[in-house]
Amino acid sequence: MSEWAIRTDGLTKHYGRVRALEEIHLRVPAGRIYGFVGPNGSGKTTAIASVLGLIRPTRGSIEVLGVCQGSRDFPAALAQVGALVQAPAFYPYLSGRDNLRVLGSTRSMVSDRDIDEALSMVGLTERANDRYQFYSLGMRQRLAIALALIGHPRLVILDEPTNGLDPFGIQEVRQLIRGLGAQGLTVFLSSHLLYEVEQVCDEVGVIVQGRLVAQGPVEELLRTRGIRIRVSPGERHNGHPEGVDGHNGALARAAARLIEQLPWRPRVQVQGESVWVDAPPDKGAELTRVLASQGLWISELVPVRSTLEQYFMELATGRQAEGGVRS
Ligand SMILES: Nc1ncnc2c1ncn2[C@@H]1O[C@H](COP(=O)(O)OP(=O)(O)OP(=O)(O)O)[C@@H](O)[C@H]1O
Repeated sequence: MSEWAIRTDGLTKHYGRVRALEEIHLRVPAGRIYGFVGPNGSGKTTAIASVLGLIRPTRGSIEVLGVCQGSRDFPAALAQVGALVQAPAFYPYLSGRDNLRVLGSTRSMVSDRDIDEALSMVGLTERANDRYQFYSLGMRQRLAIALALIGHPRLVILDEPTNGLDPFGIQEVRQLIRGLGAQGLTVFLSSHLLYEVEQVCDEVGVIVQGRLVAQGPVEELLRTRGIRIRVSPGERHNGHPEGVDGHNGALARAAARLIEQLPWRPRVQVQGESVWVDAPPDKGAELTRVLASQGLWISELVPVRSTLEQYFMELATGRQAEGGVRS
């Protein structure tokens, strides 16, 4: 079995003068949940359509489940891919099960067992005989995902699966996707919601204006991003004028001035009563020593990480997003 469920090299798609995709090297590891994230119009749907063979790329190569697009075996590989790219046109008066029978059969030979298994995977077994029109938004979307799951695909591609759902529906669908990942399926999920990708996915690819600007395990991209410290007055600072008014804010500013002057010139920011320092966690001991030598005691020292949103903004704007780090 191939290491990559999807692999593209130099995937490029131009629509006339519109450069929808530019030299995309996707690496979607088998058995992982991969979030493909980018703003509207960044090229996500074009990339998905290219992978599924729905549009012809300008250049570049595509491999799905280890098989090259264009090779004789590619249709067989695609048969092991379930996709939800557009909302299926379900019939309101039919039950969920009958809808799967009707719409599923347009793609392949579908047995009742396949349908029951797909319904069970999305948690709709109990409601399978109810009419579609009585389903909640979340149930409707789960049924759409069930359609993509018929026949046990090895790879499931979902284009913006939580779009248009209310918060309950969003939760249902996110849980479902995590459950699919836990069963060992590869899920490729596109989203413009960074928070969603951070919550649901193991891997992420960030696309901005047709270019893949970052790719890798979510945990690696969200590695620790600095240290946040709080200081309290040491003995020498007790009774200091700064210790009366605006107490901790003033101490934080004093600490920031000291840290800024360290030989490695770290970036420092005062955030209320805390100081954020752009430094790896192993600098904690040095910071403690320097501040203590000047009568400032560290009362709290926490490594902080950025959210995917901050990371994305840094990439998108080409500069460090100042502040707003969270623990
Ligand atoms: N058939 C087409 N003809 C011309 N331009 C197109 C066509 N399809 C897409 N585009 C353009 O290609 C770029 C990428 O579009 P695409 O739909 O792939 O982005 P997306 O990230 O999926 O956006 P969204 O989240 O809004 O669907 C956009 O500038 C879009 O206008």
